[in-house]
Amino acid sequence: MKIDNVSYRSVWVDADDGWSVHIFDQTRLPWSLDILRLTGRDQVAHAIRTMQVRGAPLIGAVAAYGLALALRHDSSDAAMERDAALLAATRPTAVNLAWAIRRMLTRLRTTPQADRVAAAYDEAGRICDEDVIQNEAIGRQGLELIGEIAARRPGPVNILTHCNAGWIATVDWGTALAPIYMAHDRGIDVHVWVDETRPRNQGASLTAWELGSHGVKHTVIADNAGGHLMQHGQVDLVIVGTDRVTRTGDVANKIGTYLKALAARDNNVPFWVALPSTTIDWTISDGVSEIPIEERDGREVTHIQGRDAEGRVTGVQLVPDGSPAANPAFDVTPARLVTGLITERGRCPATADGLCDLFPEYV
Ligand SMILES: CSC[C@H]1O[C@H](OP(=O)(O)O)[C@H](O)[C@@H]1O
Repeated sequence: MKIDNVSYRSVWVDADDGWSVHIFDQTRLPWSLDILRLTGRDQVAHAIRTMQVRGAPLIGAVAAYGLALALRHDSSDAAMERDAALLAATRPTAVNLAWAIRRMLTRLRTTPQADRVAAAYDEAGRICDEDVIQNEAIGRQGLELIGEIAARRPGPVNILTHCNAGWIATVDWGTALAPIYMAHDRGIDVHVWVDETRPRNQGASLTAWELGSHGVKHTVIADNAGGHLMQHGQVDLVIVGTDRVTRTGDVANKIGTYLKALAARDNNVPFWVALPSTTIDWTISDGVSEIPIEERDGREVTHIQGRDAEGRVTGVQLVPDGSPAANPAFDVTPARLVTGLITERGRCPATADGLCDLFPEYV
């Protein structure tokens, strides 16, 4: 995606040294565009844990490069297994992380030790290239959906999205936002309701930044406003991303997604989920009982970061001293509340048969 007319991916290998890895520090957006140079396993693990880098497909890709960086230090079997396990454990919900590490190990376990570093960079690069191709395809599949709505009547297609599933959450294009970018670029009048997405505010700080940078009309709203807008006919479509989809179509996504799906169902608003097939967990069927939900530090709820009148980025406390906070970072939307899934191979119902029709080789 372009920033000030310069094309970027969200992760890349340094062109000069050929081995260090660059990411954007997403905890600094939208106030500053800081590029972090990652040079080792622990720095990558820290970046994922603290959400300097986040988004299901992107943390998988960055963890893959994290293993390549670790192998530069020690490419022995024992070190490789240890470092892979450490990286895979940095965040539990997004299946892309475990998938990427598993894919790396599948290649590296049969690679001679002397060739492992080169093979790891090659495999991590393939993971990145495939993510870009898949997300662009998701964009085209979702574009049809938006076009169908646009053809029905004049005026903007009003789309609500939750959290950030844009290009900064993936290697490029994004998932939920990819169709929106493509619709905008093709002249379709789209407007996006951007859920702020408490407590980390990925919507307010990242989705709004992305859409504004691309010139897409959008309005930031409190998370609690979506149902009201749907009741008053101001939402034509909900598109969200996801961190893990079960083989039966249950969807884990940022906390609050389930509540949006309930409101959408109650108001007959189509609720679509955009995902690459790398986000499907074919080993589980019941999302509510089987998907691990990350519990993050309560400080993310009790405190918030923003820019003050003098332009300084600072944090403030929102709750009384001593008030405990709970912070589940994801929830699961049962497939029955999902209108359909937008994947790189097409759209399908959120059902086992729907996924099987698109991805028969996985079942
Ligand atoms: C394209 S995946 C985006 C997905 O990841 C986000 O989680 P987090 O910000 O905690 O990494 C959120 O659930 C998004 O829908």
